[in-house]
Amino acid sequence: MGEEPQARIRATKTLSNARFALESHEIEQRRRDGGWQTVKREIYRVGEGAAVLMLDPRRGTVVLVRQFRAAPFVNGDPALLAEACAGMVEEGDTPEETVRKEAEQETGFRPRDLRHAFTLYPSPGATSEKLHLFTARYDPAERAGPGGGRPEEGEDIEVLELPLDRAWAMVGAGEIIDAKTVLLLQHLRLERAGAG
Ligand SMILES: Nc1nc2c(ncn2[C@@H]2O[C@H](COP(=O)(O)OP(=O)(O)O[C@H]3O[C@H](CO)[C@@H](O)[C@H](O)[C@@H]3O)[C@@H](O)[C@H]2O)c(=O)[nH]1
Ligand SMILES: [Mg+2]
Repeated sequence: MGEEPQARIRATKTLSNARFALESHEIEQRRRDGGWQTVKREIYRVGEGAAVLMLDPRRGTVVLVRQFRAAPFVNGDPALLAEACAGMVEEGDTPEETVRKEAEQETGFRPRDLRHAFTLYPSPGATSEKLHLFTARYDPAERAGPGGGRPEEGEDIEVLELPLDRAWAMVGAGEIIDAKTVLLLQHLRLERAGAG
């Protein structure tokens, strides 16, 4: 690891502040050769998110949620994405609390044996988002509700339960294209193979 860079913010402008703030920063930054440069960077300040991939160790199944995602849609890609259950970390909540709430709202299943896997920047060049990723166990006999999300917020979420191996095959086939989901599936596979 190199040293932390020397840098400072010279100016910040809020370009848009609808759902989250889109900021433009002028940053003075020392290059590795010792020279200084000023760069302009636009950052979408979306806060933090948390996701959980739940496994039933007895049957080897995982729970995914499928919902319409606008970003792949406007890119012209398939827009019904199968993903690990996720939500934004609301103010005052911990990432653990977020995944417990989201799991129940979106899937009806209650995560047990919640384990933190990693905290990552999924797209550090474009957004400030930090994602906290967890694995958990679930028991299909203990389902608290049907899931589906909050219709009053426009959520319309289908719950999928499928074998971990089948989900991994969907990654290879390009049918699962969400990064956090691929990482968590891989993590569970390694764990089950005894490497985790
Ligand atoms: N009004 C409005 N509502 C929005 C907008 N974007 C999303 N919403 C609504 O805001 C809610 C967000 O639901 P969450 O479950 O909290 O988040 P998420 O959309 O599943 O996103 C999660 O995964 C993303 C990445 O896969 C993460 O980027 C995000 O941080 C979070 O973890 C949903 O009801 C959605 O319809 C918007 O631009 N405007
Ligand atoms: Mg969600």
